[in-house]
Amino acid sequence: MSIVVENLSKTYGEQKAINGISFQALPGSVLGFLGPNGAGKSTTMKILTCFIPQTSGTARVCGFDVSTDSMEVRRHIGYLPEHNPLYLEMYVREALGFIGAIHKIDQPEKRINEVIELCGLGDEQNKKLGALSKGYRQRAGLAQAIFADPKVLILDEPTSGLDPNQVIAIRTLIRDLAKTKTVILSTHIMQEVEAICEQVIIINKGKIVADDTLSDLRLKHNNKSLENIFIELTGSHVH
Ligand SMILES: Nc1ncnc2c1ncn2[C@@H]1O[C@H](COP(=O)(O)OP(=O)(O)OP(=O)(O)O)[C@@H](O)[C@H]1O
Repeated sequence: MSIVVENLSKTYGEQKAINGISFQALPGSVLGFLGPNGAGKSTTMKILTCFIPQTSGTARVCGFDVSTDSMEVRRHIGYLPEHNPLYLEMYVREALGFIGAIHKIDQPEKRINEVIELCGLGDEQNKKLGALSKGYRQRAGLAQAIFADPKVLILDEPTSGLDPNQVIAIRTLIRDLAKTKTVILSTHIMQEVEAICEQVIIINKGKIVADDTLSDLRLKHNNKSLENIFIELTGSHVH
């Protein structure tokens, strides 16, 4: 099991961001991590990637505890945060070389060429990150996340800001990556979940309200659309 989360909670001051959540994730399929704004998705991802500590409970990535073994966790995980914090003054190739140096990658030039090809960055590879359009910045963030070939990939809204052609290309790439990796994908786009996720977790107000395969979730909800299931489980009716 690549990700094992048990009874995990995070409180910011008075605010309970996540409240005793437990789930597991395996390689071989994409796990969609859904929930309304403020549900606790980013908080969970930040704990899994060792950016912030939990208040209680445990989380393990590839057998390593996020609290006691954060170096190993970081070594096994690639993370594309929602607000993709790139070094805007660096060139695309230079930034990838930097990741290669951190991870002590053999033959970094070869790997740089591979991920540039994989992420469709060929025409942009000699530009500064700060000069890229939003969609290409997203691709550059994804290139950095997959650079060290991590076993676990955590992607927070990876297709936000991409044009429809790029969306299809990135979804195809994510699906391919998931064949050999554990991929957790946070998104608000239900069509995206239906296109690439086999497993779905829905979180609402810090608690998990669904954890199922997409097909079983539909069966349990009379074959309703994922959008309607989401609305039913999270009570996010707009009046
Ligand atoms: N640094 C912080 N300090 C205080 N409260 C925070 C902090 N970060 C998050 N929160 C609160 O924790 C709750 C969960 O936030 P989180 O960002 O995890 O939600 P999310 O599901 O990722 O939302 P979104 O879909 O809007 O990105 C929210 O109520 C949020 O206001």
